[in-house]
Amino acid sequence: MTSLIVEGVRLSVPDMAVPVLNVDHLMIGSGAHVAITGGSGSGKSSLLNVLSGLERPTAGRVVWEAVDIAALSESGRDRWRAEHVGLVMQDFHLFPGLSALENVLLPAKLARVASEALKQRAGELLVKVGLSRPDQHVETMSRGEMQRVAIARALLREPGIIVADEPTASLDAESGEAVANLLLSIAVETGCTLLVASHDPRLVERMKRRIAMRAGEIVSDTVDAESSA
Ligand SMILES: Nc1ncnc2c1ncn2[C@@H]1O[C@H](COP(=O)(O)OP(=O)(O)OP(=O)(O)O)[C@@H](O)[C@H]1O
Repeated sequence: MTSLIVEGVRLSVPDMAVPVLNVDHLMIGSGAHVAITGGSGSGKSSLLNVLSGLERPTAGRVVWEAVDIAALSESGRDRWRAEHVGLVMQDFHLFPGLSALENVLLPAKLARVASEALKQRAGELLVKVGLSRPDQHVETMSRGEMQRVAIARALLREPGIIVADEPTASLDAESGEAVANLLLSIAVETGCTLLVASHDPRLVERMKRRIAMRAGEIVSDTVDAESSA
């Protein structure tokens, strides 16, 4: 699985005098379950975007195993992310007009890797996340069901890293708990590294390591006893 070392990362954006992200050093062991917490605007999404290669930091190194993704081009980061990261975003990023199964398979189709085996896996993943109607169009689904489709899609290519940005934010308590259970059980089962930005105490409390952010900086980093995070 995949471990991470971050060194000297800054992310600056136009019209802001100070970087929106300023992380001198961070190490995350492979298979860790890490919550990123902090108030609105504290830099949680910016950190996840940099760690998943969606954004390139203005300075610094983001080394997953031997690969410094901050040194890769945008297309290089896209290729690396497709291979290693399953992304679960708050607003799901599903395509209306397509079924659950088609949504799960879409990134693989676009990457021209949608083999028969992957199509079968997509169907199996939908069952695993608790969805029994693979042909249901996503726009007819509840928000909890949509989030499950997004999770199945993130898992399709068996990523070593799952990155989830506020995965329970727009869900009711019951759906939120179901999504938290699902993410954690999959992370345990596959041994992947799980990084979750969240305000949701029910989810945060269940992660072995909790990193708190303020004004783009890490202000606390706590690990449960007997954890290797
Ligand atoms: N591309 C950008 N241009 C200008 N400002 C940005 C940009 N990206 C991030 N910021 C600013 O950086 C700060 C951190 O934003 P970020 O989205 O990382 O916070 P967050 O902790 O995820 O917030 P929330 O919980 O509200 O989603 C905010 O003040 C935001 O406005």
